[in-house]
This record gives sequence, structure tokens and C-alpha cells, in this order.
Amino acid sequence: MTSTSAGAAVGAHADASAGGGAGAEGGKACTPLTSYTGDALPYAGGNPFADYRRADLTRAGLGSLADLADRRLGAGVVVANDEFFAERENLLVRGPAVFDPERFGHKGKIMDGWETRRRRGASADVPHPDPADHDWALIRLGAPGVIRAIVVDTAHFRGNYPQAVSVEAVAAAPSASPDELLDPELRWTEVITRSAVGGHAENAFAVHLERRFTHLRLRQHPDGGIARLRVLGEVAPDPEWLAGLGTFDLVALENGGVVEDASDRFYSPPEHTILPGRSQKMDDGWETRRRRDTGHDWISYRLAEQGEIRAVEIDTGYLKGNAAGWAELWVRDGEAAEWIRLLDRTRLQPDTVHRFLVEPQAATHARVDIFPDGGIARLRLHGSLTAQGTDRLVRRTAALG
Ligand SMILES: NC(=O)NC(NC(N)=O)C(=O)[O-]
Repeated sequence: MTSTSAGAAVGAHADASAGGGAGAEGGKACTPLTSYTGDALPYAGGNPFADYRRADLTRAGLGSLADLADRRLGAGVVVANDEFFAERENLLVRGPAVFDPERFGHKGKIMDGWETRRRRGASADVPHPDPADHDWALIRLGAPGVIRAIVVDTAHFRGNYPQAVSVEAVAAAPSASPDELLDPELRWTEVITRSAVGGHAENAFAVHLERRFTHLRLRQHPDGGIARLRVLGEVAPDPEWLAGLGTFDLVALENGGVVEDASDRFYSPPEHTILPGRSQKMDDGWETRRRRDTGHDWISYRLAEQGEIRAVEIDTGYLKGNAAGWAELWVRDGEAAEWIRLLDRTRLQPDTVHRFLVEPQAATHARVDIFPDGGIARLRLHGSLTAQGTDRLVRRTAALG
């Protein structure tokens, strides 16, 4: 079976072929990237991260993927069956979970994560929870996408993390209600099979499903606390929505644009330049270290698909003493094509939105060069998909189910 309600028994919760087959490479939906199990030591004072067990996502080649569960994209924790000790919304808070050993509230220790109460068995003779007992939360991704990895971060949950977790995913309407998501007819696909995890650790899993999903169901077996959930992947936009928009930002993360590479990620990542909305503080943008050579910094991007760029915005918001001095914009049509300059080297002002109308040019990739270093907060490449770009996007989306 592939359809269950969120509260259904875990032993019957997912179809083995969906978890291990259906588009999975090598017959497996996921591969653990870490092998942390068991308790961490009780907190002994000092830096609580001193004994934190980290996952090296950069080494696994997953370091620069977008977090599809980013609140800035519109992700949310729609509902959970229990959040007695700590609220479900903490799962998607940005940045590492904080721990204050002195902070207690009316219900217990204040924890920065999603934490449920301790489950109990059916009677005095059966005091332990049933193996099928578990808690669950439903998460809406900020943009539909293909999931490449999931991080279940149990930071500071040292003796009260779940024994195991599992994750399923579904492609539903992005604005589906809790009732619609809890419909027993909805077909969920197993993304992470029930897997033991460790306390106070970044438990990471690579996901091998070439499928487009909008929502996740995170289960913790039998109960416990999870500090953060990160869902790394690639945005797979809705071609009908983009066609309806007509003109849109071809490089925006929410529309399927990605950062392919950058010269420098020292202070803040280049992926910030394609986030929704204006930057709100300096590290919402991209900032490089100070160059002491004669080179320059740059970011290269892949557009949502082949499109014609007509209007460009370069925003240096909140970058004041460290805005890029000048910028150029280059595009190319295809991986191997020559770069063509779309915008000549142009002086930039600090903390300013710069707008340029450019000669329309079909392109699949773009590159912004900044001179000599510094930062930009946002890059917007407004235009429309070409007929070829639309056709390829429609076929790619269909192939993702
Ligand atoms: N020390 C604790 O964190 N205890 C309990 N949790 C909270 N948040 O108080 C528990 O049972 O896991």
C-alpha cells in the first residue's frame, strides 16, 4: 500500500516498491550519509556544540544545494500530532538550534526544536510504547522540487531524540490544507526508510528519487525531539505557472534558477543573490573577502530554462562600505557556448537597486562579474522562456511525475 493517514501504524505506512524502487537509483530511495546512533553524553557545561556530531555535506557534493524547506521560500510545518514540549515551527528556523541550560518553562526544559511528550504503553503490564507508535509532522516545501538530501538535526536532544526517523513525500497542491494532506487516499512515497539516528547530531541521508514533491511527512519513532529539518534539492517549477506569468525572473531560485559556481563564499553564500524579496541585512546578500590581488569575483548561474532576458536588476542592498565597485553581466546559450556580454562594466552604488534594459538574448546561463571584490545582494534577470525552453521544461516536469 502507498496511501496512509499521517497517524497510521508505521509498520504499514509505505509501499516497499515506492521506497526502494520507483525512480530510485540502485533500488534504494536513500543512503545514510552519517551513521550516528545512540545518546550523546549529558551536557557538561561550556560550548554545547563541542561534542556535536556534524555531517560533511560539502564532501558529499551537496553543500550548495538549496534548502527546499526554507521559510524564505514559503515553507512551513503545516501540522503535527503532538508538540507538547517544543513547537513544530522550530524545525524550519534558520541557523543552528540554541541551547540555554538554565531555561525552563511551565512544561519543562525550553528546547529549540520540535519535541513531543514521552509515549507510554497500553497498561501497567505493557508500559513501553508499541513498536508502531510514532509522532509526525507535515511539512510544506517552499517550492516544489527534487530532493537530493535530508538532514534530521537533533542538536541538543541528547537523551530525548527519537530512536529512529522516517520520511515520506507527496506531490500535492502547494496550498493543500491539513485535511487534504491527511486524506487516506493520498499516495505518499517513502523517501527515508525507518532509520536509527543519534542524539545531538546532524543525521544526513542522500535521496535517490528523480521525483517532484511538494510536501513531506516526518515521523519520529516512538517520540522525542528534532531541532531542525533541512531538505536539500533542486526547485522544479510549475511550467503552467511560469507560462501564466509570461515575464518573470529567470534566475530566481523559486523559478528554478541555480548558482552553479562562484569565486568566493567567504562571508555569505552566492545563493543569497537569487532568494525571494529584498535583502534585509548585510549577510542576506553575497559578500566576498577583501582581494589583495588583481583578479575579480564572480557568480555563474543556470537559468530556469532557455529564456530571453530583457531587464536586469543588480541590488547592492545593505552593502555599503563593501559593495562591488563595478559589475558586468555575461550570458551563454548552452553549457559549451561562448559567453556574450549583456551588460558592459558599470559602476555600482552602495545600498542601491540598479536597473538596466538590455538587448534580448536567448540564454540558458548567466554570469555576473564584480570588480574587484565586495558583494551584491540580489540579481534579477527578468524575461520570458523561449519556445524551446518552455518545451524542455514541460517535458522535464512530466518526467518527474
Ligand atoms: N530534560 C528534558 O529535556 N526533559 C524532557 N523534555 C523537556 N523539554 O523538558 C523530556 O522528557 O525529554
